[in-house]
Amino acid sequence: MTMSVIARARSAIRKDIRSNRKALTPDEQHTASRAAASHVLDCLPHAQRVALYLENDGELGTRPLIEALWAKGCETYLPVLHPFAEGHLLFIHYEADTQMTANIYGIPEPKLSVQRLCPADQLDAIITPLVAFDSTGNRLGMGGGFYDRTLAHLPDRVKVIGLAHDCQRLPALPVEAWDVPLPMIVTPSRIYRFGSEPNQ
Ligand SMILES: Nc1nc2c(c(=O)[nH]1)N(C=O)[C@@H](CNc1ccc(C(=O)N[C@@H](CCC(=O)O)C(=O)O)cc1)CN2
Ligand SMILES: Nc1ncnc2c1ncn2[C@@H]1O[C@H](COP(=O)(O)OP(=O)(O)OP(=O)(O)O)[C@@H](O)[C@H]1O
Repeated sequence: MTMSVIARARSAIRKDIRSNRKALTPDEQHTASRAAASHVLDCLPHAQRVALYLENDGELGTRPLIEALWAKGCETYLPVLHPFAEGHLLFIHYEADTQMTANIYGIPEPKLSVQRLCPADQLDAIITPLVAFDSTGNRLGMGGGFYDRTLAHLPDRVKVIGLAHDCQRLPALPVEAWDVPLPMIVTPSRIYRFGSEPNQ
């Protein structure tokens, strides 16, 4: 099947930005992940159950954020690829001693356990990875549509925050009908608030 002009533009952007973020040094990555953690904590003073991700492919790291959330007594959750509903994510409780396994993309995820599952609408916050974002909060991911499906039917009470390096921002992204723009994106240098998200 031929790809549309938009789909082609989106893959070119993915390729470009993924190579930019992979070029960051380990030192730059560490500094960036600490700065971003402190911004995210400022945005989530009351969250108890927070879903986030383990970095892959040069993504902004979450380790300092995870450690800070654990220190505050929060529960953290990680995305797990749904075993049969293709393109869907489950969120599983993640603790220091959680048994992990690599998914088909090689990303570590908690072993599936129904008792440790939290429905997305019961989370207080979802921190999403992303490949690129723009000046109105549009988000481009790795191309699986996993987060688009998760965010498509989420109550307003669940805070959604995109996490990215500053080099992942573009002026405007080519969007598709199913894209769900984010109300907030955190980078190491700042917190972006979009649309109707009230200031706090
Ligand atoms: N850290 C992290 N975890 C995550 C995501 C993510 O974006 N980042 N996801 C967010 O959706 C889900 C996984 N989605 C992914 C989709 C594509 C690829 C990927 O590497 N694609 C390869 C081709 C892989 C193949 O088909 O074999 C590529 O494009 O090079 C990785 C993760 C769940 N977990
Ligand atoms: N809400 C949805 N319901 C059904 N299909 C969807 C939905 N959202 C996205 N898709 C499908 O998922 C595929 C990938 O979408 P897209 O390229 O926007 O992913 P992405 O935003 O880069 O990835 P992700 O959300 O996993 O980070 C598309 O073929 C699209 O049709």
